[in-house]
Amino acid sequence: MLIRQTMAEVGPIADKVTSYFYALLFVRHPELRSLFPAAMDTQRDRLLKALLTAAEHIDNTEVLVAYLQNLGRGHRKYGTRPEHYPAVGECLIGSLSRYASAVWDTETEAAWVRAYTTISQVMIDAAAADELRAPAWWYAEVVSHDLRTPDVAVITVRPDQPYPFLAGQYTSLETPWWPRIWRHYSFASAPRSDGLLSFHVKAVPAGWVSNALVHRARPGDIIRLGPPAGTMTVDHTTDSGLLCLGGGTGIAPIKALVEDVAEHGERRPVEVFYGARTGHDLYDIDTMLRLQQSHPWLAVRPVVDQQAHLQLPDVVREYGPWNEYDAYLSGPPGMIRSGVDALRDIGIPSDRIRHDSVEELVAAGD
Ligand SMILES: NC(=O)C1=CN([C@@H]2O[C@H](COP(=O)(O)OP(=O)(O)OC[C@H]3O[C@@H](n4cnc5c(N)ncnc54)[C@H](O)[C@@H]3O)[C@@H](O)[C@H]2O)C=CC1
Repeated sequence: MLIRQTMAEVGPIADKVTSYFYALLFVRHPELRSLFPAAMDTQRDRLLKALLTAAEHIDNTEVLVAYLQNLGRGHRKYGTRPEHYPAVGECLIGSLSRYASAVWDTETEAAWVRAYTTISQVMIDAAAADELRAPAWWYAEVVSHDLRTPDVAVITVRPDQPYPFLAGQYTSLETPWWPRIWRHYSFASAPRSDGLLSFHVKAVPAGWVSNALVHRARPGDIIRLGPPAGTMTVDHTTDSGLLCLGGGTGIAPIKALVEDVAEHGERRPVEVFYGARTGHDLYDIDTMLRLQQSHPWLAVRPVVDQQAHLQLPDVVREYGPWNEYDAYLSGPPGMIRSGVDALRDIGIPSDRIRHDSVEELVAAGD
């Protein structure tokens, strides 16, 4: 309650709270500056977003713990050490007490100290457990770079050590040109026997990482990868059909899911709706149609905005019925939001609709 009150007070002035927090942190602990990117603009709102997410789930222990464990494991690649947590906590509380002055008192401070201690302990423990079984990051060499449209590239890399993951998951990726700036990308294939990983990258305006990957990366370049994450994976304990919506480069994890179903030798119906702005933007349609030819249980339906005058989720309504299907959505945040609404409307229960967190996608920015 006290935590929620504080978050409600600082929500509208989040920018100030975060700037002051980082100023405190770097003045009091200059040795921590090198863990953060040179340009802090994209970093700024990440911390507060993470805190808001934690505060939002404070009553749902299971979701909160899973989220924090993932966050703790993900922090290993930044070089975060257990002793850094108290330093961060102190500056966080310093900043909150200044900007949430209307609600701040000794009781609120005690509640924050308790909450932050619990949060950081879950993260520290998860990182320590992960240290026993996985590297903090992987180096990966670009082995092919295929420019499919003027701004979309399919990039394949070879990790320096085995990289275990599940089809439908994503990773974080750092290029040599923008040190310590990490972006999320979904794996575009199910795990392969040669260990190679592929990503579909679209260069977006002002997207430093995406532009570097599309326009600068060449075979031989070395990137870094964080651990795999995400829960948009196939449930192999059922044989219900899969209804998949992939918008733009959002087709990447959908392709991985199709390969996963194929490898499990299952003959469950898989219906893929592949949305793009124009015919040219359907850069992976050949691959998807080839998959359709080899798998009788797979149907691929391209949806081009300009031709359909309807967006992806609206088209899905015209097919069906979908009540025997699990739904998977991947694409821009707007598509995921309206897609979830459309699918609920059609009668698919929320627990059968899977997608990556829209907050993560927005935070991914470019
Ligand atoms: N795991 C995931 O969810 C993944 C998400 N992405 C995200 O997908 C996006 C891909 O960008 P682009 O290729 O430029 O896609 P885009 O902006 O060209 O959109 C692709 C298609 O999605 C549909 N769409 C877009 N906005 C919509 C809205 N508000 N409501 C309904 N339908 C909508 C339309 O059919 C559109 O043609 C990026 O934001 C990227 O971060 C990419 C890969 C994986």
